[in-house]
Order: sequence, then structure tokens, then C-alpha cells
Amino acid sequence: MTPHGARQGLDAEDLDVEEALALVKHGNGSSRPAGDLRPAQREPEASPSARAADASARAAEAGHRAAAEHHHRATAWPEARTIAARAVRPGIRPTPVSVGLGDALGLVLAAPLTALTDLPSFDTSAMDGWAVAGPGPWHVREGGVLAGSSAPAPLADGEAVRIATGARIPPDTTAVLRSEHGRTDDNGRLHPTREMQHGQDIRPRGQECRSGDQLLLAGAVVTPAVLGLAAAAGYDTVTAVPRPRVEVLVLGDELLTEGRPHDGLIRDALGPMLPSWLRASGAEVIAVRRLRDDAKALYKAITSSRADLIVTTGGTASGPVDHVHPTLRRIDAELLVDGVKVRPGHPMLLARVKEDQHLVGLPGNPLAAVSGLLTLAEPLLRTLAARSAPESYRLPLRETVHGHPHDTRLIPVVLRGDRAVPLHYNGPAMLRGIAAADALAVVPPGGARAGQETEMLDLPWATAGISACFT
Ligand SMILES: Nc1nc2c(c(=O)[nH]1)N[C@H]1C(S)=C(S)[C@@H](COP(=O)(O)OP(=O)(O)OC[C@H]3O[C@@H](n4cnc5c(N)ncnc54)[C@H](O)[C@@H]3O)O[C@H]1N2
Ligand code: MOO
Repeated sequence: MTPHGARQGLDAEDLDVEEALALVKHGNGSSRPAGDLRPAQREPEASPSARAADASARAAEAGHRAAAEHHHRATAWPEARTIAARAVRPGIRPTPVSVGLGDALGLVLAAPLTALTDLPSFDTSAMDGWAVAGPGPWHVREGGVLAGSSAPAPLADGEAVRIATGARIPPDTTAVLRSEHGRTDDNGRLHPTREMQHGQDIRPRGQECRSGDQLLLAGAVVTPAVLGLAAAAGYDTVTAVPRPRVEVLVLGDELLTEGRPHDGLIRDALGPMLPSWLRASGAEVIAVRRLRDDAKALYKAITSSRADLIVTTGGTASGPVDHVHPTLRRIDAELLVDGVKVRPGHPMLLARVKEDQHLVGLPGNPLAAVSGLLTLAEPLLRTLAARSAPESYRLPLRETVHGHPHDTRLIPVVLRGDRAVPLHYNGPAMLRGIAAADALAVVPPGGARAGQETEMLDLPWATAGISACFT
């Protein structure tokens, strides 16, 4: 949909007009844009064809100026992330909700987790064996105490009773003798086969916590272990920050939802990719809608959305059917980020549609869309979901990565030992590199040498494990 023709002859995916001006040298040493159609020396009396060429040259120049101006408006990559993280005003963060344990995985606790009971809630046997009172040998009482059985009768001095791990300790028990450490003589009396300590193998009530103790602070992420702790401490539900609601609008007449590409049509790669990626970033995806390249349809979809965040794909550039900017102007949205100095993905944008609704416009090129997701959508969702930012970390690159002169580059890498190995197939329209990647290397303007410590952006599934992060 977006004509790339004007940029042919350059490394069109990496350079823009400004860089072309800087880098394309002509014979006389002056620098000129690649798309510059002006003849080197114009005749004073121009022919009709020369006039046509002149008009087209002026149009091309205006286009170049617009692109250059746009690039000046573009936000530096680190700043764009900060703006996205702070875009949601504090007063309008989602109200905490009570969530059943079965639905709470991945949410952030909105209130501290305070023990509703002592843990353990009664003196408990830590082993299978006998509860004994006083020093042995012991007379073994009939029957036994199993986990879950009600209050057992007290033991008399010199008495023992069979007990299972997790069962309640009878009153006046002094220790638990493990089954492998006891021997019964011919008279049925129980002897210890090794020395015992007072209180051995008894877990006293409240050993882990007392009722009312704070087990976790508000802000903790509900992991599988937190679900277990909450259940053990008596919770059926937890108070948590709800997942931000996201609606995905996939734009493009050229997109197929099944089969192989044909007749200039291509498969929609973003419709299948974004929902699970957004879920991994803490969102609830309430809808994925595919829209034609139609300004009215986009206007209607945006103005009728109930989502906290609308994510659009495609249509961010300035082609004839790129409707995102005009639609945002029409609805008077506030553009917080309009282009980012990052490759791929520089036409990405962030807008405040309403006080409590934002829109991230992802470029249509698939890796450029990933870049927009990590640069703008992920920090904004993190704030809405009250998740804290992951510790940033750096690793040395195994190979040199050429930089863009002014922009940050995001390059898929695999992590091997203590090094990051840059992957090929990292062009804006390619997913082959990212599909094999563990992380994205943040290559600063100018590039990074082999061995240079470079910031890494983890991919959610690379560290968390696929099922933990997508549920
Ligand atoms: N004159 C200029 N043209 C372009 C510029 C520029 O600066 N000046 N920037 C280029 C860059 S960089 C990008 S990225 C794209 C962004 O374009 P849009 O956001 O408007 O996206 P589209 O034009 O709709 O699509 C671009 C490309 O991606 C394909 N696409 C779109 N959606 C999907 C999808 N869901 N799954 C797979 N592929 C998709 C689409 O067919 C195009 O090939 O603009 C450049 N142009
Ligand atoms: O193809 Mo564009 O920057 O690469 O996003």
C-alpha cells in the first residue's frame, strides 16, 4: 500500500531522505537525495516534458521535506518508551477487582497478601511414623492418626501412636519417631534405633506465619507459586489489578486470513501474532478486527471501541490509503509520540484518544510492528497492569552490528552463554529472525562493535516459559 518506489536505489529500508542527503554523493561532491529528479543544469527554456519533470521534481521535494520534518518530530527511542510508560494519567488507572485464584495468574496484587490463618494451622507431623510421649520404649496405642482426621486424644507418658505426615499431633506428644527409626520388640513395645531430639519432626503451628502476617506486598505478580501460597493461607480470591482491555484493528485490503499468498495478496501475519503477544504483556484482548483500508470503517471502529488501548496495524505512513493519521486528526486525538527514531518501526505512534483510552499505531511491516509493540504498547500496558519494569541488562554482542546514523536499531538475537548472537533476516518485513530469537539487542545510533555490552529486551516467552506467560 505504501509506495516504496521513491526510495529505490538506496538501502530503502534503512535510510530516509535525511540520510540520503548525507550519504548519497554525486560526482561533483555535493549530496543530493536519491529521489531528486532535477536535471543537473536546467535549460532556461524548458520543454513540456522538462516542465512535467520539474513539477514532479517539486512534488518529490515536497515529499522529502515532509519526510524530513516528520523525522525531526520523531522521538528518540528511550524517550518514546518513557512517554509510553507515563502516558496513562495516575487518576485513571483501572480499579482493583476481586479475582478467583483460577483467573489470577499473571495479575498484580492490588493489596498485600495477609495470612488469613496460622501456617501450619495446627501442630503437624512432618513424617510418617509414631507420635511419642517421653523417652522410649513406648507402648503403642491401637489405631492411628491420619492427615485430615479430627483432634486426636492426648498421649500418656510412655505412649505412642501411629501417625501420618500432615496429621495433627496429639496433645502432650514430645516428638515424632520416623517409621524407619523405630523397632517393635516381641512384647509389642516400640524402641528408637537412634537418638531423638525433643520436638523432632513436629512442625509447630505458626512456624511459617501467624494469622495477619504480611506474606507479599501489593505489586507482587501472581505467579503459580503465589497462587499456591494464597490458597494455603486461606484465600479463594485475591484483590488484583485487572488486565487492561485491548482491541486490535488489523488494517489492509491486501491481507488473507488463510491459504497461500496469491495475486499480490499476502497472509496477515499480525492478526495471529499480536493477541498472544499482548496477553503475554498483561493484556486481555477483547477483540481482533480486520478492517478494509477505509477511513470511515477505521473512524467507526475507533470511536465505538470500549478498550483501554486500541492497537492498529498498518496505515501509519503517508500512502494513499494510510488512514491512521487523518482519523486521529478527525477525532481530535492528542499525539503523544508521532514517529520514533528506531529501525525498524519508525512510523509508529501513540495517541491519547480519550482521557482513559490510548491508541498505539503499529507500522504494517511485521518486524516494525514488533518494534512498536515493545517500544510503545508494552510500557503502556505495564503501567495499566501496575507491573514493574524488568531489570534492564546488557550482554556483549558476538558480532559487530552496523548502526543507523541517527536511530536506534532493534536486532533479534539468540543468547548463547554470556553473548548475544545477532540473527540475520532482521529486515522490517521479516519475521524469520525474531521467530528464532531470545531477545532484541538495542543497538545505539552508530552501531555496536563485537564484544560491546548492549542492552537486551527479553521476549516474554524466552524467560517465562510459554504456558506461564500466555495464560
Ligand atoms: N514514503 C515513505 N514510505 C514509507 C516510509 C517512509 O518513511 N516514507 N516508511 C516505510 C516504513 S519504515 C514502514 S514500516 C511502512 C509503514 O507503513 P504502514 O504502517 O502505513 O503500513 P502499510 O503500508 O499498511 O504496510 C506496510 C507493509 O506491511 C505489510 N503489512 C501490513 N499489514 C500486514 C499484516 N497484518 N501482516 C503482514 N504484512 C502486513 C503491507 O502489505 C506492506 O508491505 O511504510 C514504509 N513506507
Ligand atoms: O519498515 Mo519500517 O521502519 O522499518 O518500520
